[in-house]
Amino acid sequence: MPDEMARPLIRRGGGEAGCSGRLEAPASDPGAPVVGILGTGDFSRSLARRLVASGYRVAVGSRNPKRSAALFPEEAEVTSQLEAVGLADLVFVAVFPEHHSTLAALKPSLAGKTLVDVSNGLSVNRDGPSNAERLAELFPESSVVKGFNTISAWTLQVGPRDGSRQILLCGNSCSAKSSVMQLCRRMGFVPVDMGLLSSSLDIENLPHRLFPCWRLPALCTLCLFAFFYAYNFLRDVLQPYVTAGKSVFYKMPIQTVNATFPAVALVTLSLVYLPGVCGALLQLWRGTKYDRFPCWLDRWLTSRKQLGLCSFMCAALHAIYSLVLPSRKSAHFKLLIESKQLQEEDVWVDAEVWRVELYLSAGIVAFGLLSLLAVASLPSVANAVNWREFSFIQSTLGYCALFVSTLHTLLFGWDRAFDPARYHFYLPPTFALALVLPVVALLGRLALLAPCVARRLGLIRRGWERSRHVRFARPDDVCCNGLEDASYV
Ligand SMILES: NC(=O)C1=CN([C@@H]2O[C@H](COP(=O)(O)OP(=O)(O)OC[C@H]3O[C@@H](n4cnc5c(N)ncnc54)[C@H](OP(=O)(O)O)[C@@H]3O)[C@@H](O)[C@H]2O)C=CC1
Ligand SMILES: [Fe+3]
Repeated sequence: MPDEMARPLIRRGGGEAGCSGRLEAPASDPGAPVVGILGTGDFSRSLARRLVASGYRVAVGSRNPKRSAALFPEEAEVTSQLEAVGLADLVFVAVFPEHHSTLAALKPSLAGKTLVDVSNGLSVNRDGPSNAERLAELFPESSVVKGFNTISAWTLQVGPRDGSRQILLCGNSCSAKSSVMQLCRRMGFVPVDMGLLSSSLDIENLPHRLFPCWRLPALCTLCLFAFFYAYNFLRDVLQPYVTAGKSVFYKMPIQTVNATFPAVALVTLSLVYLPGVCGALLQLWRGTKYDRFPCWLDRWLTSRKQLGLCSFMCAALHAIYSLVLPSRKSAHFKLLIESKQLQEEDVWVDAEVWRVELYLSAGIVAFGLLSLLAVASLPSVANAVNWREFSFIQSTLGYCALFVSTLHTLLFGWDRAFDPARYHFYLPPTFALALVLPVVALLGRLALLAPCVARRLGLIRRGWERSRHVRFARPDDVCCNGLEDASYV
């Protein structure tokens, strides 16, 4: 350590921020290592605050220290770039990569030290070299570690959420990397070693990815919406126009949309539970859980949470659209016309009244359950429940939501699927189409609950393998003999 590092930079005492996440009064540890930061921008300010609160002494290097000093906590020393790098063994480069070359004069002072490159590029860089590799070329006598670029200045300031915010790191020097990892932990983050500096290109490209895990579920929801909207348009708007010259195009903005959202919500919800059934059937067929699922099933399984949230959004929009339906002008006109034409006994049909009461009630319950599932999928809620509770909410309550939603649709459709007059353009009613996948998912789940199947699946999920035990007993024997643990067979 250089002599200057013994100089106490901290003027106030306090505790560590690491675990609580909140910035508290800093530790007064004059022996604490000095961390250098080059640059005085947003990232540098947030980093300095967190480092000070985590008990480090901080030296910030600026081209114009006087101008920037007031923006930093008083415990941090804001000085010239040269002086700052002279004080610290570990220096963060919080300067945009375009300006890295302007730091070349610091080369001798940075020799043998660790440089942390926090920079991101303007766009995805597929060909390389990465900013960190360029920085390593510029400072060959320093050890460059890439990291911290995947978190925002704001996250640095407010601290890691749920105590588990990961920081991806890579670098060629093990000792440099381990000192940065230690610093990460002390700041309350979880460092993840991504290997050599050649991984820095991937790490730099990560912040440019726009909702990567939402692409497939969003596309799926959009395609379903387009399909069901076109289907409803054909049946409910185009058919009356073509066959009877009746113009009902006014239905397009609300009624057709509101006939589309419930179908999309139900099909998307069934897509949350179908891959689980497919996976279970595949495991039963293969007689093991150790063979990898095909890629398409893997991707499908990992998209379930997003599919569930898309389903929730469609259900919520269906609920809102349904509430505004009676307040439309066209609904008022229709009501007036019908009330003049019909007597009370014509309008009041007991079975019809019951159907509407029941399907509305089922719809409300289904929406309540879906809201619960959506809330339970938030990381802060999911982390607060244990595994059993989480699986109860997502599996048992999830299937309940699927069942009640299906019931809502069945009650809505009633016997209309069997009425030939409802087959406009020979197309079955939308609800009948929307019911196919949910019914398959529910029947599949029911089949898996059959005691014989459930027991065999239970064995497979506890590690039983047909290929290892088939010489001694077939799974049928295991299940029918009621053997609890096939490893004893
Ligand atoms: N902001 C964020 O949320 C995140 C930022 N990052 C990365 O952190 C780095 C800094 O970002 P940010 O703090 O937002 O940027 P700012 O523009 O706010 O700050 C950059 C700082 O670089 C310093 N600097 C040094 N040399 C030059 C030069 N030649 N020209 C211009 N500025 C220079 C300046 O400080 P001075 O004038 O005092 O020398 C300036 O304040 C970037 O590489 C960015 O990609 C990464 C993740 C998140
Ligand atoms: Fe509905």
